[in-house]
Amino acid sequence: MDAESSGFRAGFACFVGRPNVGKSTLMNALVGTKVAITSSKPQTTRRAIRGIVHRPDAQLVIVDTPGFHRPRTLLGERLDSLVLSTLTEVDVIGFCVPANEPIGKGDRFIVDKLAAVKKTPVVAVVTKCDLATREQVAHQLLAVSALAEFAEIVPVSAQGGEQLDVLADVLVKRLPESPPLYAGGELTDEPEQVLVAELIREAALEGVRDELPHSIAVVVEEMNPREGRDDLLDVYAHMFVERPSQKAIVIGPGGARLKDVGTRARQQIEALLGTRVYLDLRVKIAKEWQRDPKQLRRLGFYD
Ligand SMILES: Nc1nc2c(ncn2[C@@H]2O[C@H](COP(=O)(O)OP(=O)(O)OP(=O)(O)O)[C@@H](O)[C@H]2O)c(=O)[nH]1
Repeated sequence: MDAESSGFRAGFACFVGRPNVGKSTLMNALVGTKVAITSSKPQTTRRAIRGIVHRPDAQLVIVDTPGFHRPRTLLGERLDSLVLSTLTEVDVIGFCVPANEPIGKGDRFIVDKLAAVKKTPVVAVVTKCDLATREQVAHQLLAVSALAEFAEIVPVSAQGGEQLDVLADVLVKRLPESPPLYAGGELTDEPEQVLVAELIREAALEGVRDELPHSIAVVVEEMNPREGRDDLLDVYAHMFVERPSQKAIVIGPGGARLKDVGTRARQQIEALLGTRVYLDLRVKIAKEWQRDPKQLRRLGFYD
């Protein structure tokens, strides 16, 4: 029996929603391993990272997109066009709204954008249900159903692991019948170098405030096994900030902060790659990189 006639389904889903509503956490919980970075800072996610859910009956490839927001900078505009092109290419969209916050302008802004992507079914996902009472969840489900016509509405808690199977079923139902798109066991097709850069950025975001999170970009310049050793990987990375004052903050007194970021990032990279890592992390200034097309390209944000 081939995959067509066996009813196997495979395809793409993506989650959209305001910054910080739990999209990356949800994807990680569905995939079951850490592939997209999460943090309590809004707009952590900048790249479309795929996680793959393997089931006996289906393969669900999840594209993690940056949150929609009103573009203020060139980076913002580029992110928004990335989101729109992603939405037209997937088989189903998960629109995320947290259970514990009222629906606001930001959510409506996204619903309006989704209306333009008519072909793709939209499933509403009420996230973070562990942070709300049953009444609040019930109220939110009603409020969401009044927002627009959704294919279905599913309440979940990524952190509590609740209703994740139900959500996966609902998403899989919308995938076309198709043989698997990726080999079994693969969890993500993001190049390792990008994942490593994201882990460093995650460590750097810990404890920084205000506009600084948006000014930090990380590029892994080189990643090679140490010569003559098969148990040690040398990673050379640059962390970019926009101004000298920011450089001083991320380095910290006597380099203490940077050292701490390096240690935490190294532990995460070692856990991801299963090898010991030597991390060489340098801070550089890329003046106003968020507004400069040349710098954006260099940092991996393409048109
Ligand atoms: N209690 C609880 N917290 C959650 C849950 N899901 C996400 N969070 C927290 O919410 C914050 C934001 O989660 P992310 O997954 O980074 O959110 P995001 O929507 O991907 O954010 P952006 O990348 O900024 O768009 C993090 O601090 C998460 O730990 C959940 O189910 N329960």
